[in-house]
Amino acid sequence: MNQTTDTIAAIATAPGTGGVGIIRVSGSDAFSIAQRLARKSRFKPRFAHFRSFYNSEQQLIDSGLLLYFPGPNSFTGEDVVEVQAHGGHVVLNMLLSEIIRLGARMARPGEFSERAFLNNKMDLVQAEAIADLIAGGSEQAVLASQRSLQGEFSAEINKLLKSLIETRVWIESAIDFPEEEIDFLADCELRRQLSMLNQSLIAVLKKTQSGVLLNQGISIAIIGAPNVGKSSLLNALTEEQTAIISDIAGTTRDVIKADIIIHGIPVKLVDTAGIRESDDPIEQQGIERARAIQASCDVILLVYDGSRVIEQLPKAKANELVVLNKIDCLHADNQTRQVDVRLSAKTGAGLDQLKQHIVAMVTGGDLAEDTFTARQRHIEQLKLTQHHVHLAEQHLSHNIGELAAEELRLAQQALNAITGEFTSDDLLGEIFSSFCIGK
Ligand SMILES: Nc1nc2c(c(=O)[nH]1)N(C=O)[C@@H](CNc1ccc(C(=O)N[C@@H](CCC(=O)O)C(=O)O)cc1)CN2
Ligand SMILES: Nc1nc2c(ncn2[C@@H]2O[C@H](COP(=O)(O)OP(=O)(O)OP(=O)(O)O)[C@@H](O)[C@H]2O)c(=O)[nH]1
Ligand SMILES: [Mg+2]
Repeated sequence: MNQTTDTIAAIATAPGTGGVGIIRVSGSDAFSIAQRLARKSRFKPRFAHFRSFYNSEQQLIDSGLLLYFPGPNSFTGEDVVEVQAHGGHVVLNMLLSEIIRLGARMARPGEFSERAFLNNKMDLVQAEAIADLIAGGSEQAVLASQRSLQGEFSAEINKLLKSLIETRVWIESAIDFPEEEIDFLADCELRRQLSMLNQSLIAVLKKTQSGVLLNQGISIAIIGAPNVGKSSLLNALTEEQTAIISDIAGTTRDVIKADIIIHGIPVKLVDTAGIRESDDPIEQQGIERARAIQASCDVILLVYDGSRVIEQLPKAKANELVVLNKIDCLHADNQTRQVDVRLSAKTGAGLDQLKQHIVAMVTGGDLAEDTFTARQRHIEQLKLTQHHVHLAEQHLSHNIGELAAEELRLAQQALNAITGEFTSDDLLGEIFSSFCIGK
């Protein structure tokens, strides 16, 4: 039996206890396993059969529903059987053991989706979107993953591929019939096509970047001196009393993390110990941690206490925002301070502006309504495509058609790797192994 025709089985529902749990079986023996497990010779396709399931010692394990999806019209494209039983993990594992005894083997994580991909039920982008849909950290992220799953992102890639292939055909024929059109390669039309391709690549890359943002979310660190109101800001943003706040400097020592959603972007918010010179070894450790967090987060909020005289404000780096807190009791000195955001963690004034600033910073504008989700892997392939198209343009401007054609071939290969037209087993292994069991 080779890897793609043996029969796999897994519990598809989340580990733990639930009302109902589902076991999925896929492969050429799925039907005969169902016959023996449910003691029935015929199953109406895609129909819920209420049956009793016994183990090898003729003990009743459970009664439940059995569904048979004959290939190729199934999720994986192979014969699929689903056993829907009571959702206790022992019950489900007893049923799974019986199914394994009857000839299936345990599925690897993502193996059902991998088979769906290998049987052309979906492309790689769509298979990845299933995992992203399940992991989706906000409603917007879920809706965006669903758009990728429905093929919207793939359609964008396929449009790029179509115009790339048209350009390749043009160049290849110019090379093959040089005597007919001497200046074919120097043709404006070809230049125009390549420059349009470049524009489309830039547009798709931009959408893909916001897709990755929605998918992966961002981390935001709250950094500043003691007592400036960092923990109060965390509490205001989470709308909960997440962290202890007090007017004693050095209240927060550990790193405190909270998950929030800003304009649909899943955010990991990190509150840190106030940074100052300290002799207290515990506080020192907290400050060290704060510095490490500052170095690793995507966005840094540098918080200042607006109710006091501030010696000097820093020059914010590209991923930093200078936040002036306590504007409800602003010191006269700070009236004209140049900062990115003014707010009061106490009254909530300015919090919306802070959120807008953060979103603008990470998206370079705002998230589009109709975003799809994407992955870093897709961005890398799109950039690689851009690189090869750029080299093709250069070769063309020196009238070296063969080299331009070769670069466009490589560009096409880079695009194809996104939807999985050409992929290595290593890449597939890497992608699918990060899926849940039973997916
Ligand atoms: N019980 C159960 N619920 C589930 C799943 C499942 O496998 N089992 N799914 C698992 O991910 C999702 C639904 N995805 C599915 C996708 C395709 C097919 C399927 O049978 N496709 C056939 C026929 C399509 C049709 O009749 O229109 C095909 O593509 O040929 C089934 C489930 C979510 N809910
Ligand atoms: N008036 C006013 N007081 C605030 C505001 N934000 C925080 N405070 C007060 O400032 C004091 C310090 O707040 P914290 O949130 O504990 O400050 P912190 O920066 O986390 O301090 P450490 O954990 O010690 O580094 C508390 O007494 C808060 O009530 C604000 O917007 N306005
Ligand atoms: Mg604090």
